[in-house]
Amino acid sequence: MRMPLIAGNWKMNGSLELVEQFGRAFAETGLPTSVEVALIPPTPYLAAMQSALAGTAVALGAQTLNPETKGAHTGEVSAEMLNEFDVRYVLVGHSERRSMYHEDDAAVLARAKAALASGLVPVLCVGETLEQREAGQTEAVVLGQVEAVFNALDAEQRTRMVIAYEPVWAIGTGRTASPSQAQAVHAAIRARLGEYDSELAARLRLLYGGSMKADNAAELLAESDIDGGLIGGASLKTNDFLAICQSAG
Ligand SMILES: O=C[C@H](O)COP(=O)(O)O
Repeated sequence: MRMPLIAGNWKMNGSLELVEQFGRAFAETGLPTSVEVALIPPTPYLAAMQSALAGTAVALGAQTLNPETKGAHTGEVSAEMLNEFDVRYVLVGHSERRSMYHEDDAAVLARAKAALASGLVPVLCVGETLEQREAGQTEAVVLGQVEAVFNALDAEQRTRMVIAYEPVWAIGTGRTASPSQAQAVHAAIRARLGEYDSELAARLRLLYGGSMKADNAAELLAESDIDGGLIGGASLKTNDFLAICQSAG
């Protein structure tokens, strides 16, 4: 019922050469038809990535957007600009944006709404820090981040979201949540979604992110409430990323 989504977030990494490499790799390698794949390069590479992925089934994603439509916002990019490059997904609330660029829940909500208004699919990233986990606050923090956005959306808008659970302590650290740790949080998110609407809970895709790699993807993806991955470091190597895509099929 839920098609897995494997999304590769390059963060501030990559090059035009790497874009070309990925284009060639996806043109040569068939993807399982039961998996949806997206690549999320830095903004300057969107046009090149759009060309490189032409003719493949791989979707394009963006790492951030500004909630305004245009104007004096030096360095920012609008939803409509992303649409000009056939972007489908856009990350909102990534922990790096929350912690380094001070994007609070209100800023995340504004971005999600701007994305939805333009037909983009927001991938809402949520997750607890190590301190919060050790203090027993994981569920409260994660569900609070979900509610900060979902409470302000209408029923139709909620159906167009994707959620990515990314424990902050597992991002880029090589320390992955165990499948059961990740599953427990995913199940809690899905149960909360069920309070809005049971059909929504059954249909919404919940991705896991945080040191997901070729050698641990299959066991994470085998969990019943993990519907894909948001991959950072391992999305920068064609073989690793393709292996993760294959393991989701
Ligand atoms: O957006 C991706 C996540 O932050 C995970 O990054 P990572 O796979 O390098 O830990």
